[in-house]
Amino acid sequence: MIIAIDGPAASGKGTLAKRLAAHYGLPHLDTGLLYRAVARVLMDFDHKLDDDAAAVRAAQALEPSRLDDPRLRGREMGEAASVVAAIPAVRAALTEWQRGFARRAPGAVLDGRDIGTVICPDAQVKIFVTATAEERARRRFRELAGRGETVTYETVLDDIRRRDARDSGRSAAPLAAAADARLLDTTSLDIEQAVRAAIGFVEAVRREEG
Ligand SMILES: Nc1ncnc2c1ncn2[C@@H]1O[C@H](COP(=O)(O)OP(=O)(O)O)[C@@H](O)[C@H]1O
Ligand SMILES: Nc1ccn([C@@H]2O[C@H](COP(=O)(O)OP(=O)(O)O)[C@@H](O)[C@H]2O)c(=O)n1
Repeated sequence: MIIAIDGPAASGKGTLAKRLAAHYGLPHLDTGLLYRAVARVLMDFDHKLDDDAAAVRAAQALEPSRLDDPRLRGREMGEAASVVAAIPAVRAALTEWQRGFARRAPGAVLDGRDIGTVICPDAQVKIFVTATAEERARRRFRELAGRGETVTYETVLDDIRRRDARDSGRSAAPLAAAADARLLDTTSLDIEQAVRAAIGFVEAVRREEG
């Protein structure tokens, strides 16, 4: 079973993906880490983020061990990732790796922006997770502050709005719900309620498939 979870920044898709993976005994891939890691390589080697050729080389040569770099979680890396993620050849270089992960038995949970639309259009379960920008900013602010980053709520809200616009407006695999995705608005759900709703979606699909 392949479960595809997409949605904007801090909507809760990673949390849901991890919980569904644990519940169903499936491996999980946070695909945002791939784009964060490509941006990190550029920054480590003093390339500009809009150096398309360097970004494509970094994507083609990406070592899986780079995904464990704790620096990928920082605030500026989400922003940097969305810049390199808009380069079509970067996305193309990362596609096969993600599909290979999804094809492994007994299935997988992948979360990102284009899993249900581009990477795994045949996924049995597609969930598009949303929440208002203000609620997402509150969550991300709490998360970053908890990790000791000095940042204001207003800055995080600005980041989220800018990233939403860039991710939804780009021509290559823009952030969008697949036509057959189930929508899950988590604005007024806590984590446990959101997990229960997501498991409910998966179970509904399993019943439909008999
Ligand atoms: N339904 C929810 N209610 C409150 N906080 C949540 C909820 N879902 C996730 N969070 C918290 O919000 C932050 C962002 O969640 P995360 O799953 O990383 O989002 P995403 O992967 O969409 O960026 C995390 O600190 C997480 O614990
Ligand atoms: N499948 C994906 C995953 C991430 N991304 C890009 O990578 C950036 C960081 O993604 P992320 O999922 O790590 O970020 P958060 O949603 O956790 O803040 C996003 O803003 C997108 O631009 C993408 O284009 N496609």
